[in-house]
Amino acid sequence: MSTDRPVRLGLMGFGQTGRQLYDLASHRDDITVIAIADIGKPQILHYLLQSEVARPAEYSLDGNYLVGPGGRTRLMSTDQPAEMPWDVFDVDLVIDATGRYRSADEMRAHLGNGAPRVLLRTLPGDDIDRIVIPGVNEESIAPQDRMVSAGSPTTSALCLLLHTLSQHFVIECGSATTVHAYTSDQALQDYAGSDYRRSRSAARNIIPNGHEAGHWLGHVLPLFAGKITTSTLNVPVQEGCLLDVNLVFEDAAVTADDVNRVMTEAAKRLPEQMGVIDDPIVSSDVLGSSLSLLFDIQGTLKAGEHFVKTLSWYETRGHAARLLDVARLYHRLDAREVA
Ligand SMILES: NC(=O)c1ccc[n+]([C@@H]2O[C@H](COP(=O)([O-])OP(=O)(O)OC[C@H]3O[C@@H](n4cnc5c(N)ncnc54)[C@H](O)[C@@H]3O)[C@@H](O)[C@H]2O)c1
Repeated sequence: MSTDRPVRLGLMGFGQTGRQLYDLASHRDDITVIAIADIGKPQILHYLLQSEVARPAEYSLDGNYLVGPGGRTRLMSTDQPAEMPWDVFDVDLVIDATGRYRSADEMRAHLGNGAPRVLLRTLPGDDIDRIVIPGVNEESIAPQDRMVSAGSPTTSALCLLLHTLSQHFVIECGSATTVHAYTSDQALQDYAGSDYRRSRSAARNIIPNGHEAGHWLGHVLPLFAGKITTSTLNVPVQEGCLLDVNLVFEDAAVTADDVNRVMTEAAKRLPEQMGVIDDPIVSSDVLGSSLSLLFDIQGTLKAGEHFVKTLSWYETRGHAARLLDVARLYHRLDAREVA
């Protein structure tokens, strides 16, 4: 296999993340989205795409094909991984961005239908081959990985922060809370759901939720296994998230300026994944960013001897960009194996 040819991508789930990554891929010549499976009608999917992207006129619908700067993409009305004939499309990798199918068995259904590798947009439901966070553990990937997750937007932001700081300081423990835009699986009005708080109106409430990043953190950063608690506050904001991380440092001499300096230097080394900002921004200012973490210099505060609080911003587009990064990483790895 040659890396000269583009990655042939299959996509299941053309929601917010799927549309963003399709739009990003359409403007790059190293990835082609060959087929998209979604439960939505092609006309509605095209309509939603046009409302999402900066240049809607670039995209048209030709029967069951979405046509854009990246070429023609077949739209399939399919709701089960086992029903999607990936072998017919000869894809290199399938991204599952439905949020519905997160278990190893469900990922195997994609593999069984001809997907050589499956990449989840979310954290997995159970053990899979690997969780890959670009900028953190990408060197761990192996050719035999078949079921992979790119974490989640929150997981990426948290891992980038912790990985960077742990290269300079010893962190004893901490807590991370994402102040998170509401998601499409929440109800706009009070509506009986899977748990008490998630049954309340997303449009009216600050809703405390758990977050699975803490559970999976040790798979990406073994140093932090069991050391960081994670939780979510879903708020009535449509897009844009804020990660509030409180850390206990071993060394009492660490200052807020030290933390800011380390993050600023790291952002220069990973300009596609991380940035720093010293302006008084709010959540809507981060929309359109393809970074996974925008570190807020003014948000760093120290209390007592060992405790430092940090703030970082992110949104879905950054995660869409990272999903494409992971697809490229495996494409290059496969090409090296074949050579
Ligand atoms: N956006 C966020 O910030 C965020 C944060 C945490 C978790 N999540 C979860 O991640 C998942 C994906 O995120 P998103 O923002 O792109 O969600 P989304 O709801 O915008 O998109 C999901 C897409 O998958 C499609 N879909 C659902 N079930 C399907 C099925 N059985 N077969 C084919 N297509 C199906 C939907 O029609 C939709 O187009 C969701 O479950 C979401 O709740 C999102």
